[in-house]
Amino acid sequence: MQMIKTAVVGASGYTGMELLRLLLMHPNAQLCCVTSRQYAGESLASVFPRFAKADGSALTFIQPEAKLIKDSGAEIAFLALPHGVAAEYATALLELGIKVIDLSADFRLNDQQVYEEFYGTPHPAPELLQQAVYGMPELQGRSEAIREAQLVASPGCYPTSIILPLVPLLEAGLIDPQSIVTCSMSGVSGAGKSSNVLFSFCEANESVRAYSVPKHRHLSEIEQELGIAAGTPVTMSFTPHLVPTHNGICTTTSALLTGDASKISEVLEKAYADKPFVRLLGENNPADTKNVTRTNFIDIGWAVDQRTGRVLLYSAEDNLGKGAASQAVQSFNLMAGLEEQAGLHNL
Ligand SMILES: NC(=O)C1=CN([C@@H]2O[C@H](COP(=O)(O)OP(=O)(O)OC[C@H]3O[C@@H](n4cnc5c(N)ncnc54)[C@H](OP(=O)(O)O)[C@@H]3O)[C@@H](O)[C@H]2O)C=CC1
Ligand SMILES: CC(=O)N[C@@H](CCC(=O)OP(=O)(O)O)C(=O)O
Repeated sequence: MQMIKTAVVGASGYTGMELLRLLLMHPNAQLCCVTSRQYAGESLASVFPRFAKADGSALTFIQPEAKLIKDSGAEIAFLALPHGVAAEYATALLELGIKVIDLSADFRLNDQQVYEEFYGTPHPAPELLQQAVYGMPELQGRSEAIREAQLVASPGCYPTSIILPLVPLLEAGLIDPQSIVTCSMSGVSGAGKSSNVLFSFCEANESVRAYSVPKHRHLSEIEQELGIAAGTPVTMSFTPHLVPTHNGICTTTSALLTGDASKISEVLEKAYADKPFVRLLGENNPADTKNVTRTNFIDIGWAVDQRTGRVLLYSAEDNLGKGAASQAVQSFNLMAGLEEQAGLHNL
């Protein structure tokens, strides 16, 4: 059986741990390197007792150094690092001939100026922006590009939940691209293993609030991908909320209908009929986060509001799954020439 040697850089965080879980179970992945500054020298099983009896649980965390990662034999590295940090590792690893799947935002934008506007810092490796592929395999032509890529920029969690329901309708000209309003709710793990007090139990539990409004940094990649689908620049409204759950993103998007509302089902079904990780729930069916937890599925439902002439799009995904780690493994499968669903069959 074909086995691909993989590294997880930043393996002690939330997306890192989810990557470990998926790669330890993956039939074609051999986890050969895990990095963490704080746990270097400790075994996977001692840091994460849930992996205690897994094959590979004796693997030891090492310092995140490109040379050590290369020495482990890794062919493909997942970067589960903060943005800004990830770009430095991507540059070094690519130079050493290791393919990179970056879960951070460092390579998601085509335009350096947009990155600098939304992230407030100079881009650490602008020369790599054009070669990176935005790793959302369900988009037109994207899985072919991912197969050939040396560097995949895995999408953000909110963007995945917003882009996938909208793209087919924009491509079909069924909605007004300038009328999009979206509201999302994310579980607290979306913020990473942060020590920020706002994400501590007493602050987040039993409470819900909007944050990072009106210009959350994910707007940049959402508008980029929607603009490609619409064939015209898109400006939209996005309000994220923090909700007291561990995992999960629930999004409701609305847009003014400009085409035939009866075509919505047909257009979505045509776009996603052969896409294994998109589940269409049908009309008047909101999506529910509990059905997608720890999976690579995104569930999408829709409704037509006759009073306002708007379509409502409902979506649910796991922010650590389709919103991060499992979507990255989906790209890994394509880059490695494996079946797209390999290691991702869990329900
Ligand atoms: N959480 C989510 O739902 C999603 C997150 N993402 C993105 O994925 C990336 C990882 O997120 P997440 O797992 O939540 O983050 P965490 O904060 O949970 O983990 C970050 C990891 O990076 C390591 N790290 C931090 N700083 C450095 C550094 N300077 N050098 C080397 N290693 C470092 C930490 O390890 P140690 O300190 O042990 O070295 C840790 O393993 C981020 O870019 C995030 O935006 C994308 C989609 C969804
Ligand atoms: C709940 C919560 O705080 N969520 C995070 C999502 C971050 C994320 O994963 O985004 P990048 O991968 O683009 O950094 C936020 O809103 O910043």
